[in-house]
Amino acid sequence: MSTTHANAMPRLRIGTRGSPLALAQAHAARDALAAAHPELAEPDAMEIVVIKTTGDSVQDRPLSEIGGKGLFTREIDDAQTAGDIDIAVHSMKDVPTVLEDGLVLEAIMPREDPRDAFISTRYKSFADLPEGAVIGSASLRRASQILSRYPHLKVINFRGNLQTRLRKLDEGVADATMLAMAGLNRLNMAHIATAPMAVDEMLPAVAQGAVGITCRADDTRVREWLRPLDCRDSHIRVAGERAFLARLDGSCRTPIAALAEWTGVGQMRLRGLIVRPDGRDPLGTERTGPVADMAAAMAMGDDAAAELVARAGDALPAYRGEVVHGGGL
Ligand SMILES: NCc1[nH]cc(CCC(=O)O)c1CC(=O)O
Repeated sequence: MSTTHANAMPRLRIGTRGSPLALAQAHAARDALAAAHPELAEPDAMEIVVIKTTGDSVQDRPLSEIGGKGLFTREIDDAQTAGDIDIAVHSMKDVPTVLEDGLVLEAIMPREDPRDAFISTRYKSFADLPEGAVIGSASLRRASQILSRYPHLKVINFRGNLQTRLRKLDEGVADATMLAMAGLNRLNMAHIATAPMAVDEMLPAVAQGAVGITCRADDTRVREWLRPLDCRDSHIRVAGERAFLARLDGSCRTPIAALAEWTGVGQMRLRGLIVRPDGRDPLGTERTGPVADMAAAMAMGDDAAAELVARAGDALPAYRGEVVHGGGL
């Protein structure tokens, strides 16, 4: 091997956050690329580049307070646009519905379990928790759904990585918490889940459990490499859910949940929900019908969201967590 070759640039630089979950997902993408393309299977053909995002830097405040879109993606998008990395591997749950200019979502890998898990060392389920029990969660979506169903519980902000959260449970800071099953499965930590929560009890975040890969729109070579990694069935589901979110203009401040599932060949069911941050007046809806492609799924998601916008009427800002002045309150 010549020296020039030893020092050569990797053929593909993969950008990712540095959390254990993000790294596991980036490694899965790298392995899938190596399996699909012999030229990427050579040693040093690919490099993983860890990028710290705002969401990683700010650990002490609820995400909903920091606000803004792309908390976990912006710095990675910028590195991609600047050409410092070629592709980025993201939890689709963290990816805003509108991508940065010049970037495309080329592949969605096969989706993991989209459900949330109930986690407690002392209780079996939410129904078991006594009056005043404390739930640790940094997610407005999870908190609002819990308060809506179990108004006798208390929710406190709970951030930090998996280990930190488990330690807080051990120390009695909270009686229970929730985490995505997908993250636990990918980290081989499913055993810490007390039980997966039924979707009727806790509708997941849009695209929860899905991992997406973005690249520059004009990077035809890389787009070609990514194509075989795309799972069409997962991509169509995620497209439907993201259309629901886009119409409701979801941000981190908005408790929005949606899940699209295949109920048969070419048959989709999409459930969507908005809740006020305090858990009041949940508005849910459901669509079922034939879905042949991404456009049909998006139309379904958009239509479901339009119904909720109409039903919420003047109260929509309250669902977004905005303080509504006037009205005698
Ligand atoms: N915002 C953090 C985040 N982003 C994606 C996941 C889980 C994995 C997934 O949904 O694919 C998590 C952690 C969690 O919610 O428990």
